[in-house]
Amino acid sequence: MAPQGSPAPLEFGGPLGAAALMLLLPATMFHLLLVVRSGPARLLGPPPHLPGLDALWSPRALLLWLAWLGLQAALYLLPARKVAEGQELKDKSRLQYPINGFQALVLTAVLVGLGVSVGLPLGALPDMLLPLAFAATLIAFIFSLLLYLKAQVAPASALAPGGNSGNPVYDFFLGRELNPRVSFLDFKYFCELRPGLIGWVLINLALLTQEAKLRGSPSLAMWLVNGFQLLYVGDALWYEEAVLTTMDITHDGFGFMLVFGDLAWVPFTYSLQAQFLLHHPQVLGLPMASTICLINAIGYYIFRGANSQKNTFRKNPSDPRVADLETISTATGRKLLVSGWWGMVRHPNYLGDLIMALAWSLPCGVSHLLPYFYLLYFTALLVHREARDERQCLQKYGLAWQEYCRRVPYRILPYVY
Ligand SMILES: NC(=O)C1=CN([C@@H]2O[C@H](COP(=O)(O)OP(=O)(O)OC[C@H]3O[C@@H](n4cnc5c(N)ncnc54)[C@H](OP(=O)(O)O)[C@@H]3O)[C@@H](O)[C@H]2O)C=CC1
Ligand SMILES: CC(C)=CCC[C@@H](C)[C@H]1CC=C2C3=C(CC[C@@]21C)[C@@]1(C)CC[C@H](O)C(C)(C)[C@@H]1CC3
Repeated sequence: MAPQGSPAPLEFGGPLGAAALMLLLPATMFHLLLVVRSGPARLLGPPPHLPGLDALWSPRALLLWLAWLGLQAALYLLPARKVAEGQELKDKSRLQYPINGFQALVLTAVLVGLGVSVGLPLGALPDMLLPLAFAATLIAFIFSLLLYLKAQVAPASALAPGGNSGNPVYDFFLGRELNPRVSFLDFKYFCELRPGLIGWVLINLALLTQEAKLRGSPSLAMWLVNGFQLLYVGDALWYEEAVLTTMDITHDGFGFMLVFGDLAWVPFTYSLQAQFLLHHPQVLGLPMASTICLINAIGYYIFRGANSQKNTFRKNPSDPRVADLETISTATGRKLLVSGWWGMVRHPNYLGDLIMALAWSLPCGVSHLLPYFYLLYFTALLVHREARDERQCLQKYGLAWQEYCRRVPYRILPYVY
């Protein structure tokens, strides 16, 4: 069943673009995993060798990944400190979501700590990254197919605005159903924040442990990368409720793009800097380390300040922390902020996120482009995401959005873009 009304415009280059991305994204991830451990570690060079199926396929890795998903699902289903309501849906209902992501992170840390104390070989994880990534990719394809089939029997009101073009390749990629769930387990919300994000910091920790084993102690660069990215993941889980207003949850269906992104791309490519440091140790002096910490702190300050300001305003515009900010009224009854962070550029949170991305790469030195892959990819992702969001806001707010763009002309970087 397709949603009623005019069909949504095709994104990501339509069915051809979707098919290309479905091949390109896993290929890029495996390329990165292979080159990062090679001597030259060239981002644009060929991988040292093409792995055979025996290097990729491992039943142990598949079982490990399924056990990880099972553990995170069990932690998700534990009693939560709060149950939050999502945005209003087409049928005027609101879904409920447990707020216990930070609790899941802490419990995972306790379980991993206990495991290590009884001999769990955490340092073996770096050698298993290739088969683990292969297992995650396989799971992503199968899971996306099940979600696609599930959407065939979903009511029209449960379908996403995009992802229902009638072209199976495009719809499989974008995702047909907006909030697929079984009982209280909301698959998209669960995958966006739990197995991939927590898996990312666990992989980082394993790389740090392995570096300590190889070289006597972890390097300062490895500590910085681990610390910065743990802060980022801890922040995402601490402010978990805020994800309910992102376009991934409110607009995009749950298809291969997000399933693969959440379960494979995030843990295996976002940990690239720590992987690089294990294979290519870097010496980092204290003055440089302090400068990098300052850059990360500035990025985090902007990212958190902008996100919290918007979330506070959306929850309660008369909250004293935002009540004095200047706003524009829109025909929908909602207002837009035109002062504070959101009066500087139209996406101050992206700016903060990009500054942090730079700080995560700098500990890896400047001899290689590879550790800057995240910064390059993330810039492209956010520029594209910003354009998608602008389109949606223009549709939602019309003239008021045009007025906002006139008053706040720059998108991400003041006076540049
Ligand atoms: N690490 C990663 O891989 C990724 C990180 N991110 C991060 O996720 C976070 C969320 O990003 P994202 O969901 O893209 O978008 P935003 O959090 O920027 O949300 C955009 C929405 O905010 C509202 N809005 C826009 N301008 C204003 C304004 N002036 N006043 C009030 N409300 C406004 C609009 O929704 P409405 O009016 O309906 O409320 C708009 O659709 C960001 O910090 C981003 O950096 C995102 C993608 C990937
Ligand atoms: C290239 C590719 C595979 C595309 C899929 C994109 C996804 C990897 C990202 C889309 C939006 C994301 C968000 C986060 C992680 C990456 C994905 C899933 C996020 C959970 C990271 C932590 C942040 O604090 C956040 C919660 C704001 C953020 C939400 C969006």
